[in-house]
Amino acid sequence: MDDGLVLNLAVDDVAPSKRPAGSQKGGKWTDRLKAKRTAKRKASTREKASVTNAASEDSNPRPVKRPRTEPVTATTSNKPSAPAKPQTQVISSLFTSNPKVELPKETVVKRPAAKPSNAPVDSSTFEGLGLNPLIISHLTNKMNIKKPTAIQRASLPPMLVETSNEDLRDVFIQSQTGSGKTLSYVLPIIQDLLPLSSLSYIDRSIGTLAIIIAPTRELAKQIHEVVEAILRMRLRAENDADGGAENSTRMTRWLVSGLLIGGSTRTHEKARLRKGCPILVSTPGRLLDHIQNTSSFNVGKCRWLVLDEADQLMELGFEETITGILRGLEGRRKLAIQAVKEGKSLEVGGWDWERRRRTVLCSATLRDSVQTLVGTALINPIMIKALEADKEDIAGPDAVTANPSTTQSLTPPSQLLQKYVVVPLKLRLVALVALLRTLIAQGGNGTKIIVFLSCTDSVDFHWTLLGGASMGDPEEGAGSEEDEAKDSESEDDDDEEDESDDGKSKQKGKSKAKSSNLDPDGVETKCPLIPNASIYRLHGSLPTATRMRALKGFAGTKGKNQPQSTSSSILLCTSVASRGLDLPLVKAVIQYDLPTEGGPNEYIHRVGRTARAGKGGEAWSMVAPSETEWVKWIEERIQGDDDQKAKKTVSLSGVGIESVLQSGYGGKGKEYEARATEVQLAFERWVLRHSDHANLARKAYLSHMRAYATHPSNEKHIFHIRHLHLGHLAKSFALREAPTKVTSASSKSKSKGSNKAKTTPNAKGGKPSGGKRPPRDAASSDSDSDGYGHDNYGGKRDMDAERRMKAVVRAQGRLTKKGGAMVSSGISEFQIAGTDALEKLVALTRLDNGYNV
Ligand SMILES: Nc1ncnc2c1ncn2[C@@H]1O[C@H](COP(=O)(O)OP(=O)(O)OP(=O)(O)O)[C@@H](O)[C@H]1O
Repeated sequence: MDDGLVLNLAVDDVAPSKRPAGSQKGGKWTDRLKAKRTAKRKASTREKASVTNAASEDSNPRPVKRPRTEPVTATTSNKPSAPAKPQTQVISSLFTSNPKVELPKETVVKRPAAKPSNAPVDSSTFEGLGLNPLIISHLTNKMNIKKPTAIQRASLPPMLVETSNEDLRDVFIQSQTGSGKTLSYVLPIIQDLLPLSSLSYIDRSIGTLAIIIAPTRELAKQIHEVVEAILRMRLRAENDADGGAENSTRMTRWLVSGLLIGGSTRTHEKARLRKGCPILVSTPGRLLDHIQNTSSFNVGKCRWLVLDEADQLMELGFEETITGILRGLEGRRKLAIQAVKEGKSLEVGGWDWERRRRTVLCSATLRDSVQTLVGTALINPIMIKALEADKEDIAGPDAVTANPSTTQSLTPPSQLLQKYVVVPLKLRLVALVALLRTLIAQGGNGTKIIVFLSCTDSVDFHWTLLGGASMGDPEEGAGSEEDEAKDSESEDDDDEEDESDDGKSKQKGKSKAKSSNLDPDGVETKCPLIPNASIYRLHGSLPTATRMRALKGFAGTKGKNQPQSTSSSILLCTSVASRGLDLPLVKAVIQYDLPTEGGPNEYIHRVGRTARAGKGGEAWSMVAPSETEWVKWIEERIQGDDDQKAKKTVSLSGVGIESVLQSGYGGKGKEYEARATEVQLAFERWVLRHSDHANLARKAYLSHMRAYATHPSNEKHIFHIRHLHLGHLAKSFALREAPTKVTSASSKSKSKGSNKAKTTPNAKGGKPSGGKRPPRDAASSDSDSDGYGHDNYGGKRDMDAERRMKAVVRAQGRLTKKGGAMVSSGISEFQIAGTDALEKLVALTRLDNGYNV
């Protein structure tokens, strides 16, 4: 990006001036002398800093902490009327004391393979695969889908063919992200159900004949929309005498698709199920509940069960739920058959009760956990893969175990451009802004970018920060530390009133929220630093309706009658958005935080939100200096089969941090440094401006640390808190305090208010009740707080995180016995001594990695 993209800030104030410092002309002689002295002082500070910088550029993975040499900044100023003093700001601080980052040898980004691997296959047609001509016509004319993709070409023939029970095989579909897996199971289901239209009694009261389960609400809704799009066909029976005249039977009239994802009341859902939903798309918890508790849920005739993102369903601890669903379906079927036999059923005759249910598992990645599912859920399974359009028989559940390579062949789409940039911790925030600016400037109107962060708190913080911070805010507006203290005192007062007088305090809370610009239910914001783009947020702690609104806004489909938005959009999200989401034309995916859970699989799914169905896209990974080994590590794991591994066909291209900043902030030479510094200062000022902002930043920082600590043990050599410079990391959360100050600040507020733990994960073990509520935390009442709010994330994934956290807690326990002080380095740095606190830490980790993700 060149200077054409001008920062909305008075960079000249801080950019290096052409005139030598201190050579002020004109004005009073006292002013000139003052300027001269200031320049001299600044020069000596820079000198010291550069010496320290050189000293820190050693091989130590943990950067040496620089003695504080900065001039006094406005944080300590207690003169609100003093003008902003950019000269006294720590302009160089972002670019000093960073660990030496080796620039990638190759600056030329490797072009990916010219031939997209997940695009429709030219040499194939739907006609040759046995698909109903009416469906083909609908796909071609109404959905612009003309040729099958490789996975569709491979899966449709075996799934469309009518067979006897003995020959009926369950199916295990694996292919790359964005390769069209949804249609590979939706089309066979619809084609299978269509002939039922000829039954005289058929209507939607037949009950549920096909169930599709997805791990997240967003994905379930998306699949439901695909099913609906196909059912919009005005299919008429082929053998109608008048060849499709108006009075002929419309074959899809009774075929209705239903969606169960929480967000509406149970009574409402029951009513819908009573009416009948021949095709049902659901998240697992919700489905199991209705199978167990809704007597009018007519599911005894279910013929299809699809588990989309099967490996994630197992990873998220839905294993028991899925087993419950399978048992429940079997039980319901037996009861229905029994009732028919005994003549107790009102069911009409003629139903083929002999035909068994067919189960389909589907994912871009397969993990060992799926073996359990293969063993319990699939009968005589066939594995269908796309890459070579080959089919591979699975002799039985053990076959997957016996051949681990079948579970490992994961590759991103060949046309995806994969890049990484090593970013010193201090520069993370400004580097993110720079990258977003560049990508949006390159992509033009309508550019869509997804940014993955480690946890919900971090998403909330960055979303609020980007929407709130603005350039040119006077420093004094940020508030001094004294103001801050006053602020938190008055906040404490508010909280006391909260408990005594609900109505009044709510009012107060509201006006405070207004003054601090926090919007708990907002999804869209704008950032003056990233012009022409709306920024959305998405994570599992937001109410369902809010989540859906965010996705709609990001995708640019705001309302039926509203025109498609042309402005660019950015989605800040957790891993909740990594699976299955098919958002149109995402230009780039940025992994601001590398995945803490799921390793290479999660990487593949995240980057797979772009470069879909043959389209281009780029994936950026922001890597800390201590994490550079990750690049080789991930490359080795995403090579696909052995042949590809040998050739090393997949690689990530390194881009230098300077070039990212230069292209994002423009300017000549190193001018970008001054501009980036101004941007950083604007963020820091925003954090200082209000205690709510500071709380949000601290909370995000601590939650991020907790999330970071949950990297599994086999990744600890790359991702270990001990390797991080916590002060530098704090800066990336726009915090000026060192982490000790962060924690002691939060512990101070804790001991003071005793019950103020909700906004800031506490230090000394107070109970997390009372206090001000952040814009949505783990405990916030989701609109789905009917027991399903956390339908999508919980269970086993929690347990993994919990297991790892417990190990950490044990270590901390030993430390506590030794005196309970917080240590200055090592894994315990994110912890605070005290048994209560440790227990809470585990609980909070569960929230972060479970339903709070
Ligand atoms: N034959 C086709 N021709 C053109 N586009 C297609 C075809 N089949 C599917 N698509 C489009 O490709 C996109 C990706 O499809 P889909 O979401 O089913 O991919 P997927 O394999 O399930 O991806 P993921 O693994 O990420 O869930 C969708 O926008 C879909 O409409």
